[in-house]
Amino acid sequence: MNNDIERVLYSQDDIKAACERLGAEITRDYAGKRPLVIGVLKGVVFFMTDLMRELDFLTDMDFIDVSSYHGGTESSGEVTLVQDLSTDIEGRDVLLVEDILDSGRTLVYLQELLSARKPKSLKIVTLLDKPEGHQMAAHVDYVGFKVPNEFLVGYGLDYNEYYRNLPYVGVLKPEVYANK
Ligand SMILES: O=P(O)(O)OC[C@H]1O[C@H](OP(=O)(O)OP(=O)(O)O)[C@H](O)[C@@H]1O
Ligand code: HPA
Ligand SMILES: [Mg+2]
Repeated sequence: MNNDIERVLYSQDDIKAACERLGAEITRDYAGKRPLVIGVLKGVVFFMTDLMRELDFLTDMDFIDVSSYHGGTESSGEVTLVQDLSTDIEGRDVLLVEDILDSGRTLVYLQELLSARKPKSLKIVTLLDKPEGHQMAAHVDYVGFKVPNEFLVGYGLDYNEYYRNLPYVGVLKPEVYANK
């Protein structure tokens, strides 16, 4: 698996430090509140579990599963809702947690979907933001790292559903997905 990685962008230690920094900032901003934390499956699983443990307030969590890459390296352009929330978010302070903001389609879709359900507030945290990938303007409130315009895997991010379990974020060698 490691032979398919061109270079490591963020090590386990880098990611841990980012989770601690974001967790402290979010903890300050939500003082006195009990936000619902929503993770965007599947890519977010590792970041969600690490970030949640840095939040020093009472909170519940839920997940929503949406998909648009279908295993490939390019967005299909269409976001599909695979599995909805099980929590009513009306009147709640909601913190949406994403692994990566790339084209922006997923977050624009989720912002529209969730805002229509009338949460009291909706903020978004993403571990990774790829500015050169943006095609739609998605607003995010907290960012871990700004990343270069390359296809990344690891720490939840997949190619063809693989590589999610790498403990770091790395650049996938283009020959792995060339001519696919
Ligand atoms: O900004 P965008 O271009 O929309 O890309 C970001 C989204 O794409 C990936 O999800 P994917 O559709 O691959 O589903 P997965 O999380 O199950 O892998 C990633 O986890 C984000 O949710
Ligand atoms: O760079 C990426 N890697 C994996 N999944 C993704 N989904 C959007 N961008 C990416
Ligand atoms: Mg994916």
